Amino acid sequence: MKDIQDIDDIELMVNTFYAVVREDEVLGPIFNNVIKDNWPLHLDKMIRFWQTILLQEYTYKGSPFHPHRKLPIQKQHFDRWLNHFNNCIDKNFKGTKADEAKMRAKKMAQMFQYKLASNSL
Ligand code: HEM
Repeated sequence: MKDIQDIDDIELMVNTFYAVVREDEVLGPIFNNVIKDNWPLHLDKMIRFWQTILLQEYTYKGSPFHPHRKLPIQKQHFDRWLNHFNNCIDKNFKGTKADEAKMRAKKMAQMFQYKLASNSL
């Protein structure tokens, strides 16, 4: 199994993950409620987000936390999100970038939960 190396790998990672998340009985409705039929736009944004983090190709500009501040999400949702994310990585990739992706996702999930709890923007 290979590591995450280029934009094709990022696309595979993001598309695989959100295909699972969209079908998840708990997380799916939360995403679909906001995104509705704008999935292509969301996927494109998430591909650029991970391209920026993992490949240092700076195609994402934005505020990652902002759209989450009013979502009905708590620890159990983030745990579920991370579980799917880690599974998708482990099924497709192995290596330092794959490890970094899992570590960064975990850190972001912790940061989002902290911000949600402290009610800050
Ligand atoms: C239960 C967990 C989560 C849920 C339900 C969730 C849901 C969402 C939703 C509904 C959007 C808005 C999409 C739109 O406006 O089109 C969004 C955007 C986004 N999410 Fe999440 N998310 C979760 C966790 C995470 C985590 C852990 C990360 C980071 C690794 C993340 C990164 C992002 C980014 C970067 C955006 C785009 C922000 C922008 O507009 O620039 N999300 N998410």
